[in-house]
Amino acid sequence: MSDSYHIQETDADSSSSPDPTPDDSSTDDTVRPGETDDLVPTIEDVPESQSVIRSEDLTVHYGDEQALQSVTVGIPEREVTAIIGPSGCGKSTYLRCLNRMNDMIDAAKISGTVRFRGTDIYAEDIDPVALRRKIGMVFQKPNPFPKSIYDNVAYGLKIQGFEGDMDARVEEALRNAALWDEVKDQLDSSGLDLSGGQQQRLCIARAIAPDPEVVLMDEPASALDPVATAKVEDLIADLSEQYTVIIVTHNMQQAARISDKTAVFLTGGQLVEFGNTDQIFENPENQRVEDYITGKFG
Ligand SMILES: Nc1ncnc2c1ncn2[C@@H]1O[C@H](COP(=O)(O)OP(=O)(O)OP(=O)(O)O)[C@@H](O)[C@H]1O
Repeated sequence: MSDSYHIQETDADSSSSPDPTPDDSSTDDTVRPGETDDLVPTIEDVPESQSVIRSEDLTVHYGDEQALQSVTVGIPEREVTAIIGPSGCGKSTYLRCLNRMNDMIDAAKISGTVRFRGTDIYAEDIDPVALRRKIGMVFQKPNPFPKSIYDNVAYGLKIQGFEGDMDARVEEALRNAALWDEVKDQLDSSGLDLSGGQQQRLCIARAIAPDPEVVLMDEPASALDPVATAKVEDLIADLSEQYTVIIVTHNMQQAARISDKTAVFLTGGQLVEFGNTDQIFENPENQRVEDYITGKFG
């Protein structure tokens, strides 16, 4: 599956990157404040030592269509990073690159690098299944296996050949997913019999049971009601004490509430701004980001 990828360490696709020279960005003499910066991404540089994942010049095409444009950014450890931007700007594509979920999509062609703790995750000797235990994923729609609650959580550990105290690990994962109290007396019941919000927390328990370092979440609350959404949001805040959480969300209020850092992608798959969430929502550097956040488009 992964053979379909062509990974390069060079910046062969840089011809499609925006020209970083502000002077060249306009022929208009009347430049208003902020305008000169609009084509130059404002990306906070997280030092190598504090970033758990780093993408460099990450570019993705699906056939002829470019979905990501030379994305270079470091994701800080044990914080919540929100990825926001209008529909189709490449948020999910970016997330899926971080644990090689795009391996499943034949049309996806990737160039650039993604490093997890300094290791190129697209290197030939990397086992994507083992990688996904370190960089787990939770999807938009809760997708428990048609198995018992216990077996859902134990699944990854069993595949891993875990030989320790399985009951303790299952309990710990369910506690960390804020689900233990609700299900401790029904561990043998089907995961499919839980409510939507409980199913999503079960999926989070399943993702964290193998003790990953990073949890990727693709709109994990968008299919949930407001009460279940609030529980998942509280859970995300708790998770970031132990894990690095990267979450794609359409909901800007949610991004503002739960994240420490925000990455704003705009049309064409360009990462336009990355930095502290407060700064981005209160005082973005980039005019296009301000327009997006204030609802002028998107
Ligand atoms: N499997 C695929 N095959 C072909 N094109 C794809 C595929 N997945 C995504 N794309 C295209 O790549 C671009 C980026 O899609 P992506 O899903 O990453 O954006 P997004 O920002 O997550 O969108 P949304 O907010 O609507 O979920 C879109 O134009 C989309 O149509």
